[in-house]
Amino acid sequence: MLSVQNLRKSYKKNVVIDQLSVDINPGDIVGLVGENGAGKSSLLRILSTLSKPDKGTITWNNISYEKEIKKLRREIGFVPQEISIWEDFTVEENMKFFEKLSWVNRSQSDLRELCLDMKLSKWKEPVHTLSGGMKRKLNMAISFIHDPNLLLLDEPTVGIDLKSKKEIGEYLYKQSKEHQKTIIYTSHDMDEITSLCDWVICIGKDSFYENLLKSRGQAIFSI
Ligand SMILES: Nc1ncnc2c1ncn2[C@@H]1O[C@H](COP(=O)(O)OP(=O)(O)OP(=O)(O)O)[C@@H](O)[C@H]1O
Repeated sequence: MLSVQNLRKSYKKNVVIDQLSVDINPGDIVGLVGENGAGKSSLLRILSTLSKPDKGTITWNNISYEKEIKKLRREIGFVPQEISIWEDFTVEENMKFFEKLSWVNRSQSDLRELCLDMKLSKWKEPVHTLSGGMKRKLNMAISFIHDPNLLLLDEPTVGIDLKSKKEIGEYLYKQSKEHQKTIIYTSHDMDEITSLCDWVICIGKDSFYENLLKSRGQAIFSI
């Protein structure tokens, strides 16, 4: 379980997250929504250990964020908004390159299978020839090479076509329901959020998303 207690994050006088306490169970897919600048990426960066809160405590299966960062990082797969892959390498070369940088040894067939699970079949193609959706899938596959249990994704489906969105959604659903992975992801696409998420954290002062999701019968938690 991911347990967050009394979390606060500010940038100088700009308090972005205040007194956030929430528990997230294994196997849950949780949406994180709010207007631009509400604090979604700030929260994901804290949960991925890339940034520190001003105060509050976080534990993942009783592993402390304060004391056991190395252990935690083996558990976490963070997919940033920006795509960071080698454009001139093939999909295979990218996967092998990032496998070498990871803590785990994965065989070529394991790496290929991970891509195929996401319906990314273009193994030998240079990345610069791939569609935006394929690049997003590769960006995700690279973040999941070490088979993390807590998957954090910052707008993984932004700017891609409906088919790729659906395939990414199906992959995430399978990870949560068949493998009990805990997934938190941000999106501005409320159709995607309502169809995929078990429940949604609405962040920020603006209640637009909160009202919209309530009207669709979505379980929400507002902060
Ligand atoms: N490193 C930083 N230094 C100062 N202010 C920051 C920093 N990072 C974020 N902020 C500010 O914190 C607030 C929340 O930003 P954040 O990126 O977390 O929001 P967001 O909900 O992810 O927005 P978006 O939907 O546009 O991605 C914004 O006002 C932003 O300007």
